[in-house]
Formats: sequence, C-alpha cells, structure tokens
Amino acid sequence: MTTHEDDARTTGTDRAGATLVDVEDLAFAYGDVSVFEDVSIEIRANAVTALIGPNGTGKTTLLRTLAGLAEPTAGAVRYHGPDVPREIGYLPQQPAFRPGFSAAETLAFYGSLVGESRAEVSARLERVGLADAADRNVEALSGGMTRLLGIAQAAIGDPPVVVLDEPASGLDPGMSAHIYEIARELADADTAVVVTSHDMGLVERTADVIALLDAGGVAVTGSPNALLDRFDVDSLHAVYEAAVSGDLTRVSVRGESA
Ligand SMILES: Nc1ncnc2c1ncn2[C@@H]1O[C@H](COP(=O)(O)OP(=O)(O)OP(=O)(O)O)[C@@H](O)[C@H]1O
Repeated sequence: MTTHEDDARTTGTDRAGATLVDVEDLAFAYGDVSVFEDVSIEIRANAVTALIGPNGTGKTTLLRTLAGLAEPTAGAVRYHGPDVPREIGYLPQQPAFRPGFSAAETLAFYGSLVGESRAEVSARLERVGLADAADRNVEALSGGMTRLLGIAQAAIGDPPVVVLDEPASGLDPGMSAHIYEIARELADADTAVVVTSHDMGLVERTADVIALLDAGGVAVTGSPNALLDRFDVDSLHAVYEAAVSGDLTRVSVRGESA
C-alpha cells in the first residue's frame, strides 16, 4: 500500500497534504443514548480516510457531523481548508433525486448553485462514467448509476472535502471498484475524501488512513500497513476481527444491554 501524498504534492495546490478538518474529542448522543465519545481524527487532503466498524457504531452519524448535518453533543469539527463557496460535499447512504428530471438536468441544477456551466457539469458526468445516461430520468437510473450521480453531485463545486457514506454498498464488484477509483482520483486532486465501508478489500486497497469505530469510539487508527503490522496479520479483514470487541454476529446497539 502506498500513500499517494508524494505524487499529489506535485499538483501544486497550496493545500496538498494539509489537514483540512480536525475532529477533536467529538461525542454524539441521541437523547441519553451515547453513540460515540472522544473521537479525534485529522482529515487530510490527498488522502482517502476510511471509517470502518460494525453496524450501528456511528459511522454515518460521524459523517453527518463532519458534513454539518448533525450537531455533536460535545467536541469540535474544525474546517481549516480554503474559503470556498462549498467546503464539504456529502453523498448520503441512499442518495435520492427529485423525479422527473434527467441526470444532466439534475446535476446542472446543483451546478447552477455554485456557478458551474453546463459544459463543466457534462464533464463531471463523463468523469463518473455517466455520459451515456445523461438524458435518462433519475428514476430510471440503476442503483449504481444513482450512486455515480450522487458522487458527481457531492463533488460539484470542487469542495476540498468530500464525504461518501458507503458509496459502494450493494454494487457489483466492477462498479464498486470504479467508485473507489473515483474516490482515489478525487484524493489525488488534493481533495480530502472520507468514506465509510464494510468492504475490507476495497478499503485496504484504497485507503491511506483507516479509523475503526467500535465500542463507542475509535478503537484503532492508522494506515493499512501500520494496522497489519500492529496486529501482525496479513489482511485488513484479520485486523477487523482482532480489533472488534464482542460478538461479531450481533449488532451493536448502544445504551441497551441486548
Ligand atoms: N434518529 C435516530 N434516533 C435514535 N438513534 C439513532 C438514530 N439514527 C441512528 N441511531 C442509532 O445510532 C447508532 C449509530 O447509527 P449509525 O447509522 O451512525 O451507525 P453506522 O455505524 O453508520 O451503521 P451501519 O454500518 O449499519 O450503517 C445506532 O445504534 C443507531 O441505531
């Protein structure tokens, strides 16, 4: 596994490799049910940062606080990137678009909010591999195509930080690999990319930094190689099995003794 930071530094933007968001001592609770506490992570440009961990450990919640869509109970999310109209792009786990409009019209609408031309929007459709589906109505897109449109939407306006919640879940291996290639390309273009995923193979191949959420916080964090070394194993899957506490066949529900 290589980090791609050295390559990306040659692209010449002044944010290459910089910490664009720092998350400090973050806590989130639904009422008096704590989801996580004391989460501290640095989100850097040119890196794909992957959040992994069992169902219900708070990955989506953490992404929503990063994207400013949920207010943390304690701690801080600080953005240190450039002053731009759109600082953070966000792909929800289940992107949905207003029916009755084509993929191109939909993206053009979002593009118009940040001053992007039709040509720029077309180039975005092309980049995610949706050029042939540009005139197809959004309700006629497959699950994979809807995700691709969602990724194009998340990247519109070139936000320095792009947050993708399980961008490849439920997709075939080819489409999953394609989506992670796009994530890699975004990172190589000086974006700080944050993804959640349950696909350990894709994460191991793509991520520069991994944070494993478990038992109400970040259980382990590091580069894929550092984690393999630390647990003396040869796959991220084995790291996961070694690091996750408790019964791997049960869903974590914080605040309950299920
Ligand atoms: N609106 C809500 N009200 C109360 N609890 C919630 C709400 N949304 C999520 N939760 C709980 O918060 C916890 C974290 O949920 P979250 O969706 O962030 O986990 P996750 O790690 O993304 O899970 P998954 O891997 O299944 O997508 C879970 O226990 C979930 O049941």
